[in-house]
Amino acid sequence: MANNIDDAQAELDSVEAELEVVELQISELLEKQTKLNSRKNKLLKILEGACSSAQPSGSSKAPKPSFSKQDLQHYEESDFSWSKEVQAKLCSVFQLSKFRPLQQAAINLSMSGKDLFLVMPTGRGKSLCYQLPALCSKGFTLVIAPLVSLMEDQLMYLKSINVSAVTLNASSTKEDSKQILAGMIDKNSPFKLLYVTPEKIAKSKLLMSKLEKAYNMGLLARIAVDEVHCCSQWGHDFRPDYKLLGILKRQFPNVPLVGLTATATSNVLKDCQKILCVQEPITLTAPFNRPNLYYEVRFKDNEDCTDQIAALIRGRYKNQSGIVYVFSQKDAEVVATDLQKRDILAQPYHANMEPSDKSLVHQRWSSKKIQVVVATVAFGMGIDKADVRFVIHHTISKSIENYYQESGRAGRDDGPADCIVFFGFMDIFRISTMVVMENTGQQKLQNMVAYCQNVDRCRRAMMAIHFDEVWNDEECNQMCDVCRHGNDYITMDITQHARDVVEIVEMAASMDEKLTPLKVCEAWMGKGPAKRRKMIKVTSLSRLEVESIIIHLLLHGYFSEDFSFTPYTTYFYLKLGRKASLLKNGGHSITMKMRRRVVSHATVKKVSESAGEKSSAKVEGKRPADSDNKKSVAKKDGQAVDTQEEAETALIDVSNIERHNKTKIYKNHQNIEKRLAQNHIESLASEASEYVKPTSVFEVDVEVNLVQEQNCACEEEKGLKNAPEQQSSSPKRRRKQPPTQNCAANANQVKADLVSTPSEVSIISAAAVEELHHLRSYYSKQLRRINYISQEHLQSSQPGMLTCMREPFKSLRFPSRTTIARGARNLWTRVSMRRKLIQ
Ligand SMILES: Nc1ncnc2c1ncn2[C@H]1C[C@H](O)[C@@H](COP(=O)(O)OP(=O)(O)OP(=O)(O)O)O1
Repeated sequence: MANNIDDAQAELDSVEAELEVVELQISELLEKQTKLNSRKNKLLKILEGACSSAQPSGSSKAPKPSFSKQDLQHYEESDFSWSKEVQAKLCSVFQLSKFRPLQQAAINLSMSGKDLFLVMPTGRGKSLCYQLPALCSKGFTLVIAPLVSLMEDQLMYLKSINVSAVTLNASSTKEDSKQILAGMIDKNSPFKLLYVTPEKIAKSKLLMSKLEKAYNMGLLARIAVDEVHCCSQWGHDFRPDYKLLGILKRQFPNVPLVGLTATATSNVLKDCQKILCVQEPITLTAPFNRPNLYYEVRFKDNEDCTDQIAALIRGRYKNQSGIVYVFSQKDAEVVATDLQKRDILAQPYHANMEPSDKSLVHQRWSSKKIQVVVATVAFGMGIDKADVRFVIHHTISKSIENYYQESGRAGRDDGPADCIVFFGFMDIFRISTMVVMENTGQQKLQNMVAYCQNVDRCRRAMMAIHFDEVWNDEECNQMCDVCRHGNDYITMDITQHARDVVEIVEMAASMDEKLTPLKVCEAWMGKGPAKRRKMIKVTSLSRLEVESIIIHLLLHGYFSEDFSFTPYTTYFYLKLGRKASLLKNGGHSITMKMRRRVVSHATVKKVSESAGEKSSAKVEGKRPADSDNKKSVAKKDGQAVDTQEEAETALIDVSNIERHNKTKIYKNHQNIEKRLAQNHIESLASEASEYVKPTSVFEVDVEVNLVQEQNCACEEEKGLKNAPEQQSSSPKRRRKQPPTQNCAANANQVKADLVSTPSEVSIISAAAVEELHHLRSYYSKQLRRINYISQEHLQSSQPGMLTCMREPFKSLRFPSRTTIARGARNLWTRVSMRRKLIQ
């Protein structure tokens, strides 16, 4: 009877293990499907692009291409009845000599009465596309804009060029409102542009009734909806009142509508089309690329970030205007003060300042009385200073759309300008908790983080993908750090590191403990409570490498976010992601692109000496997303480095990772050899005493480790032949891996050496490997719990499983009906059965 139960239990375990393998395979296939789908979409886009390189994309109803390349050419011409007047006013009123790309087509389309969505990078001149038609039409143009400050800026500008424009908003006086409402139905049109907020349209019945009258009199010439992406919840600045603007097209169907935005994906535009009740708008999309902007991402070291920014402002950007974007109002105050202390004319700008103070800062900056505005995102729409030479992000933006728009305030005069973002590990989680309530907040932030973490694609290409554009990296013209420092990348296998760090989070979870990303970093690097330290595999990677790997795992689903709310704050913890279980599969691997640099011999020597290396390192890489970080190098080297850009780079010692991998493999080999000497059930008891030593808690599966590590060793042997660690291998290890043989020959050698061990057949039976994996995972988890609970108890106990574990075992969760002795016996029976089966 007892045997039957044991057999049934053993079979159940086996079935469960097999099911787990199937699930892993399904996850892998799903992952592959996602990759293939994404590739397919890219290829389709390339093909579409080849068929029509023209920018316009017609109606959102895809099958009906309502606007062809020929149509675009037609509207680019200047032989319309209004063309002369348009050209004349362009010169005389706006004092511009020629149109920028797509401006003329947009104006002609609008003058022809077509509904239009105009997607044009920030600063490229969208406003002209409704202001100029307004001057050439009877009646007035209704402009809906999201911010009063933005309207006021526009009014100031229009006043300066003698264009009559007015605004109706909450702060308009009764007298002004009365005059404006009367003017709307005056045939002589005392103003050409009427700016209102969406709230005014939603709330003022009087305004709607006047619009109705004006429409009937033919005086409502067109409707311009500025920042049209605010209609859509998928846009980055959703404004609920924009949702109500559909009333305009429903009430005034014959009035052409132009929606303007700098950043809208096709999905956002489709949403806007629906919300605004526009039947078949023509969408003109100017290439998003701003060739004069140089994009760069630097790794942020909190301690000297402000120093670096100050150095740039006083050096590269001396006497030039710029913006430093920060995360919070407090940061704006602090960073501005810090810059002032370094003799930089900087002032803060944020939403919590008095309107008069804000205007003053804006004015002083526009007139070059101050050099830098240190601002939150409140300093945004309507900022139209042409000669901004740099936009530095002290903290990453919360989305690529935001970043594109904020950085796009640089170089509006088409002159060269820099957009630099400082990418900080902890900033990711600050922002993540800030956007936790937004539906798509996490996804958008992840895209931004991916943009920063990326080191193998042109930064413009990353943005282009985001905005549905097809982009050829070569067109970047080395105007981003990735393209400029190209060909310096190395693909690293970080699988074992991933396993180690995932195990930390898993172990914490098994003890009902949650870890913040910072705690995970610290734990992995051997900091934190002594109890925990003893139980984890401490990494020898640098802080930058650790952070990079954690970010990579988060972006790729091995970790995910776990928010916890208190009345005062939101905490971000790391938990295992949907792909974490894939790491249990021996065949699963994770690679990560890192930048490497072949540096001068002198630099190599410095770095390797300081790292305690006796051999000469071959390559030095740097943390992804890291560009010139002088201090990091200085820290690593323990000495100053010269100012050359190459030497400024914060280097990540790629060989360090390789070295770390190899050291681990070597250690595991020693463990395996130790295990092979044990061939009896008693060994389990002694093994249990080993488990109290934190380093050996994962060693239940003799066979699995052996197979994997032997294979790994082959790879190692092949790829890292000359590495110093190999020379220091123990004689035993050399015996197992004759240096002259290739991987297959090694496998045979392993077979010959270990012919009586189960490992050779484990190679053949993937299911067996998986089953043992499963066993290992279950028992090692339990053993870790034992280890944790019984720390103090064990110190005073004799080694030996039963003596030292009796007490702590009581609180453990074993499968039902399992006693301590049976648990141990089951484990060993299964391992022995496997051996027999194999032999
Ligand atoms: N054809 C042109 N030639 C030269 N300068 C132009 C032309 N058209 C517009 N500009 C200038 C005027 C402004 O100083 C600047 C930006 O114009 P503007 O209409 O404010 O941009 P925009 O509306 O696309 O930016 P934003 O998205 O920030 O609102 O470009």
